[in-house]
Amino acid sequence: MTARIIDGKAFAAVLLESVAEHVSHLKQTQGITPGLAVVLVGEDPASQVYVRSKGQRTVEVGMHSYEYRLPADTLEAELLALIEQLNLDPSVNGILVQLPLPQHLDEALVINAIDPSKDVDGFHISNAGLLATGQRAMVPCTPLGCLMMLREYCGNLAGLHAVVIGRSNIVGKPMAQLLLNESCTVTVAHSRTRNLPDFVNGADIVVAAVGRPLFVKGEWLKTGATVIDVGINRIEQGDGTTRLVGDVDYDAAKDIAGAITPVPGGVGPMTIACLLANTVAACCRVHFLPEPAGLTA
Ligand SMILES: NC(=O)C1=CN([C@@H]2O[C@H](COP(=O)(O)OP(=O)(O)OC[C@H]3O[C@@H](n4cnc5c(N)ncnc54)[C@H](OP(=O)(O)O)[C@@H]3O)[C@@H](O)[C@H]2O)C=CC1
Ligand SMILES: Nc1nc(=O)c2c([nH]1)NC[C@@H]1CN(c3ccc(C(=O)N[C@@H](CCC(=O)O)C(=O)O)cc3)C=[N+]21
Repeated sequence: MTARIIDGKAFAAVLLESVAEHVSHLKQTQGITPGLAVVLVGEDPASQVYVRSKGQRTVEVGMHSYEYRLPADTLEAELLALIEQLNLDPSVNGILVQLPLPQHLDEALVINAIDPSKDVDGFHISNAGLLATGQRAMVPCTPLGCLMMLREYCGNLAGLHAVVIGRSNIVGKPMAQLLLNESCTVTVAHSRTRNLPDFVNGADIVVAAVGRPLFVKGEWLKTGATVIDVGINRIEQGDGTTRLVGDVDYDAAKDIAGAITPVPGGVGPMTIACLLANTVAACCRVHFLPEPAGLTA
């Protein structure tokens, strides 16, 4: 069996096109241009790449992009003051604080300082609570992108057994909540899980969000399973260059899975598209305009 490749890049392009249409409609009918503020503290090179590509996409769909690059030794009070300023700024509809933050900053405190209606990452405790109780929430972009691709490839997800590997607040946990809301039977695995291959072998859907290159082996998978690889790992190659690989051993998995996301070109591009979709949705809500259908969960 050769798996269907779930082309996240193509999927994201369709979603971005739809976001761009909504942005243009908002401009023409309301004179409003949605704005996204991205805050980066410190010099982490990987984070800088993401922040740059987010900024580019934001401008491409016609939205305003505001970037704040703060030094690694920024005081918590300074960061909180910036967030407060962005909370109060009506031209800013979405606020993203790039994670991880430097050690001396309290991540939960900082995230929870964001106005929940501008929390386009969906990390604020009130959005997490809404999602956990099955209410309308701002949904974290990575799991949201994964869900959109799963719906497209699996159709109705009800009754399927999903194994989510990873329990972080930004990927694993919200992914599990979303799948539960779709009536999947959900297993959440983590570093203390025993017999992980046995769980994976029973799964119709596997979402790998571990942060370990090529961690999930092909032979663990059930034939025909749908595999979503969230991992982004940069590994050294023999010749001194680096390349991006996921958390799944793609070459082995593609012969067993029914469908699989590649890395790069899978979950990553969808994450950015969902971020911009969330920003348009946030903009519509704050102006009491009907929310664009099909753009978010
Ligand atoms: N494509 C995208 O848009 C995004 C990609 N990512 C990528 O996804 C991956 C995961 O990110 P994130 O959730 O933030 O990572 P975290 O490091 O926060 O979480 C990793 C999770 O994997 C679990 N884990 C670690 N080792 C094992 C193991 N041996 N067996 C089973 N579970 C294990 C951990 O368990 P425990 O809780 O017990 O420690 C933890 O729950 C990373 O590669 C990251 O770069 C992240 C965000 C967005
Ligand atoms: N507050 C916050 N929100 C985030 O959403 C967030 C974050 N912090 N911190 C870091 C992680 C990581 N993340 C990625 C987004 C897109 C790609 C992406 O587009 N990747 C491309 C490849 C990019 C490349 O070549 O390096 C791809 O997979 O095809 C990757 C990773 C968002 N994150």
